[in-house]
Amino acid sequence: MLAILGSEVLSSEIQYVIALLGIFSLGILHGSNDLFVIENLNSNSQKPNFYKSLFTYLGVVLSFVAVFYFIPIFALAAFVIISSYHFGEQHFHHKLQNTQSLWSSLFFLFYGLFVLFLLLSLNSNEVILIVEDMTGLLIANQFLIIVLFTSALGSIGLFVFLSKTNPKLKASLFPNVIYLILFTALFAVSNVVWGFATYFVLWHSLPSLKDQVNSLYGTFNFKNFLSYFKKAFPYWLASIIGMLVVVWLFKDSKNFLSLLFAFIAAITFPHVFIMRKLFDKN
Ligand SMILES: CC1=C(/C=C/C(C)=C/C=C/C(C)=C/C=O)C(C)(C)CCC1
Repeated sequence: MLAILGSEVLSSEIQYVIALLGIFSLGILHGSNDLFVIENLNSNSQKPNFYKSLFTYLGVVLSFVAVFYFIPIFALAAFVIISSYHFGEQHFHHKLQNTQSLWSSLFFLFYGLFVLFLLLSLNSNEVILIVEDMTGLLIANQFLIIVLFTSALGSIGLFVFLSKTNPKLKASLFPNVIYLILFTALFAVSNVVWGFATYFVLWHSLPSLKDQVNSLYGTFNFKNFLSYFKKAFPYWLASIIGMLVVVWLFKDSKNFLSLLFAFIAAITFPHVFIMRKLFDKN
């Protein structure tokens, strides 16, 4: 509600600054402890090896950058698909008994696609320009609408199907319908960065931070959050410096938003696989 109000009363410059602060602080922070999370997950089965994890992590990020450079459309499509899965998984994993089943995975994917394409299709003019700058491809408005409706149908169908065996999911119908109405209102009145930042920070990064602190330290409280923050800080700082270098390198040829999303895409790839491992363990 506050975000909808903010989008109406704040000037677009102020919205832009608040949105970017949110993305760069909590948004990036929630992925900054990926290496610690993976070390922690591996520690039962084998001796943790920090350098092996670091090189694997950097290898995945750099491979994505290479694919993005040579086949940007393929990289963007892969980013949108795994991000959608990841958004859906973060939102619904508490509600399902078997998060690893094919139907659960498909449900996460469809729900994530639905929320993302709600944002994209309600801000299609801005999105078409960003995607063109990122990949050179001019996407059609109809494409956004088709994905939106297909994912809506898929989400509804799978929600009904999975509700039969997952009472917690069934009980979450009402709040989720309210969320979707609020998202629709927010995305319709806001610009793409404000809408994305609200969803990404409040609905995705904060719950994810809570899950990670719970898994790493047992409970979520201020002291454990501080320990998480201290561990994540060097990686967070490295990401911000990396982002600034990327923006500076490409400042004359690409616009800032394309660079921002390309950067988020590169660091999202390892994060999604690490978080899936974390949810599988819990
Ligand atoms: C909003 C938006 C896009 C998608 C962004 C996505 C999909 C972000 C996902 C971030 C994740 C999953 C971060 C990690 O947790 C596009 C398609 C680039 C076009 C421009 C607007």
